[in-house]
Amino acid sequence: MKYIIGIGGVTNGGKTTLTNKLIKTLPNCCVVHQDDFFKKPDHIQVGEDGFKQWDVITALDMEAMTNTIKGWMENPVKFARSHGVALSPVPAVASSEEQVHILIVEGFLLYNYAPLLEAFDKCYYISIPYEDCKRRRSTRQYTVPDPPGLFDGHVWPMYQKHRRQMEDSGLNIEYLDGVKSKEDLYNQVYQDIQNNLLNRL
Ligand SMILES: Nc1ncnc2c1ncn2[C@@H]1O[C@H](COP(=O)(O)OP(=O)(O)O)[C@@H](O)[C@H]1O
Ligand SMILES: NC(=O)c1ccc[n+]([C@@H]2O[C@H](COP(=O)(O)O)[C@@H](O)[C@H]2O)c1
Repeated sequence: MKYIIGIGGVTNGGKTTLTNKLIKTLPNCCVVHQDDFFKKPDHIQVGEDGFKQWDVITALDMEAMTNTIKGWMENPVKFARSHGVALSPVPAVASSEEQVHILIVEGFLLYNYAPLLEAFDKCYYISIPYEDCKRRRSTRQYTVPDPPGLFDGHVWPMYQKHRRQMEDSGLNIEYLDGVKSKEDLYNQVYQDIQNNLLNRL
């Protein structure tokens, strides 16, 4: 069985932190990070506001990301091996359908790209309030540092716009409170995944 989990949410909401905890405990679990598909800085458009438009879907090579996910869907064993993910031994009696393979797709604009929406078996979305987000973001180092005013001028307004768009899409999303402790968030999601997997077997 193949199972694809989306961990979307606001910048600095804790997506990577949660993902890194889950991949340590979920069996046969690979990960795709949307951040790995940002285009090079000279391919990022500059808006009328003067800011490089990092927080829009065209800043990402979504086709390449989709192809990476398709690669996992076609052959999760090969994908895991080529990404250095250890697989559980397959019992001699098991068929390939009995073996569970999990893919976590993590990123801030996961649910705003129509071709990917139906890939997800389960969609999580982490939110935190404006003040927490601004504070966490202020200490974060990206490959290209935030220029002054980017958060209020571009990052937060784009987050609000994309979130509304996602809510209007009718996708079935489980919202997570990113202000909860890292441990509580992990326990909540791990338990939910276990229950969902058991229901499918
Ligand atoms: N539940 C949490 N409570 C408090 N701080 C958190 C929590 N989860 C993550 N953080 C912190 O917030 C920052 C951003 O976390 P990260 O997982 O990189 O977010 P994202 O991948 O959503 O951008 C990091 O400094 C991280 O330690
Ligand atoms: N990884 C990069 O190359 C890069 C460069 C500039 C900005 N960013 C920022 O990354 C954010 C998304 O990533 P997080 O959800 O991990 O914060 C966006 O808000 C974007 O402004 C990333």
